[in-house]
Amino acid sequence: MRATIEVIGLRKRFGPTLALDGMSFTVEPGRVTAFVGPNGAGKSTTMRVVLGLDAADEGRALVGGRPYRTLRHPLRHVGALLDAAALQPGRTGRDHLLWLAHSQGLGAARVDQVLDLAGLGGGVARRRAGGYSLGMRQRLGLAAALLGDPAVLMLDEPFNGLDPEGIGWLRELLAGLAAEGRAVLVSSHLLSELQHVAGHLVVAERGRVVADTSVAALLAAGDRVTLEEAYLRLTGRRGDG
Ligand SMILES: Nc1ncnc2c1ncn2[C@@H]1O[C@H](COP(=O)(O)OP(=O)(O)OP(=O)(O)O)[C@@H](O)[C@H]1O
Repeated sequence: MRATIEVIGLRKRFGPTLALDGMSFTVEPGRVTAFVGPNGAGKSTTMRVVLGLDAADEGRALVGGRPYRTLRHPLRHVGALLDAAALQPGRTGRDHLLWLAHSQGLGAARVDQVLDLAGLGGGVARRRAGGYSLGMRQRLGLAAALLGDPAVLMLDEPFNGLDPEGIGWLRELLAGLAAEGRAVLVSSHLLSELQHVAGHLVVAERGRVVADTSVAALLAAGDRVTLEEAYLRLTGRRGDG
C-alpha cells in the first residue's frame, strides 16, 4: 500500500454550517504535512471523514488509495489521534491498548513496545486512565496510533497538554516516522512546534484549502522567517507592512 492520504473535493454540511467546501489535498509519504487553519476551518471534520467517522455529502477520502472502511485491519494502515479524551476512565491505559490490539489481531508484546515508545512504560500504563493528565492521555493516544505500525498517521493537535520535554520528544518522533517513509498529517495551532518538523504545509480556511506548499519554499519567499508569520500573511490575518 502506498502511504498517502487523498482528500478529494469534500463537502460537508452540518445544518446551516458548511464545514467542508471542496476540501482537497494529498498527504505524501516521507514527510510531515502540517494541516493548519483558523478555528472552524474544517480540519477535524476532514480527519473524521477520512476515518469514516463522518460521512461527506460529496467527494472522497482515500488512505493508500482505498476508502478507510474497506481496510480489514485499519489500525495497521492508518494510526489516528483525534480526541485524546475518548477513553474509558475505569480501564487502565494498558488494558485500553490491549483491547485495541486484540481488535486488530495484534499481541501484548506490541502493546508494551508502543507504551515504551510513548514514554508510558512502567507503572503509569497500569493505572486507571481516568486519573491521567492531558499529557498522559495524549501519549496514550499516540501509543494507540502507533500500535499497528501504520504507514499513515493522522494526528489532531498532538502537542496539546505535553510538557516541554514531551514536545521535544514528539517532534523527534514525528521526524523519525516521516524519515521511515510514512505519511504524517499533523493538525496544530502551534506553528512554532510545526516549523521544526513539517516539510509541507496545507492551510485550510472556511472548508477549503487556501495554500498547499513546501515549508522551505514558503520560508524562502521574501522575509517570512517563521512559519507563524508566513501563515498569518497567507490567511490575511496580518498585512505585509
Ligand atoms: N458535529 C457537528 N455538528 C455541527 N457543526 C459541526 C460539527 N462538527 C463540526 N461542526 C462545525 O463545522 C465547522 C468546522 O469544524 P472543525 O471542527 O472541522 O474545524 P477545525 O478546523 O478542526 O477547528 P479547530 O481549529 O477549532 O479545532 C465549524 O463551524 C464547526 O462548528
